[in-house]
Amino acid sequence: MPFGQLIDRPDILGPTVGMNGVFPYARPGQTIGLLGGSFDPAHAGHAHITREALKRFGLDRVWWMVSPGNPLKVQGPAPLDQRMQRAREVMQHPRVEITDIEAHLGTRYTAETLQALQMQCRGVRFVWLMGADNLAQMHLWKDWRWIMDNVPVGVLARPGDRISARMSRAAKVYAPYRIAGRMSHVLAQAQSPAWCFVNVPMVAHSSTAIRKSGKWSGFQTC
Ligand SMILES: Nc1ncnc2c1ncn2[C@@H]1O[C@H](COP(=O)(O)OP(=O)(O)OP(=O)(O)O)[C@@H](O)[C@H]1O
Ligand SMILES: O=C(O)c1ccc[n+]([C@@H]2O[C@H](COP(=O)([O-])O)[C@@H](O)[C@H]2O)c1
Repeated sequence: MPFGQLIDRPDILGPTVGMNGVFPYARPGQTIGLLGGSFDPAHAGHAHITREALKRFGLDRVWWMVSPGNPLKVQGPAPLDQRMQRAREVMQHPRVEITDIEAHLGTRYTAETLQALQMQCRGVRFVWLMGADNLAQMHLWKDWRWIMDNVPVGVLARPGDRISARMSRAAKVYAPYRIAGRMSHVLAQAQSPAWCFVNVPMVAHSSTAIRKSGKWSGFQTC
């Protein structure tokens, strides 16, 4: 039975257990923010934007999607199980799930992941979440216009990246569809294309800095 038919059946899934442990539990009508990332390693900045996204975009839940590997990054990340474990330690919140959905779906590109989730979780409203640095690069992603055209996108301020994000190709092309920050709570219910940049208080942590400091033993080269 596909996941889309199961999400209505908490008697089968249980309140928090997803199908085969792949998907967390979700109900039609719920709004779920998806924070994709390498999380190599997860840090307080990820936890901070997740709490802000829950509040500012009025989301029911957020699923972290710990990526098998960013298709644009040449260097491979630390093993997925180590990054998952660290993510679980860093983010403990009753409305946030830590997932490795893409490893199970066999998808790497965000557009493919979102298409699969929309097909399999019918009735669930997904919002793609990202920091300002990712908006600045989004026009390099595979089928980035499909993402903008089909999934509401919530962008959160990040130190040093607010200007590049606002000047980015994606921001310019989709300028007519931008929702003002003060209206951020409507994003999840908005008809795509719709995106919103929120100027939340910023936390300067980054995985790169942690890796450089040598404090992440999961780090490997390939
Ligand atoms: N401090 C932060 N403030 C705002 N957004 C952040 C912050 N850290 C990470 N993000 C966002 O979280 C998502 C996942 O980030 P990622 O796992 O790549 O961490 P990172 O710190 O950006 O890693 P790296 O330094 O290796 O690029 C991305 O959308 C990124 O923009
Ligand atoms: O789909 C793409 O082409 C694409 C290119 C670069 C990054 N992404 C996604 O963007 C998210 C953030 O990636 P990262 O490595 O910066 O944490 C993560 O979910 C990646 O899979 C997606």
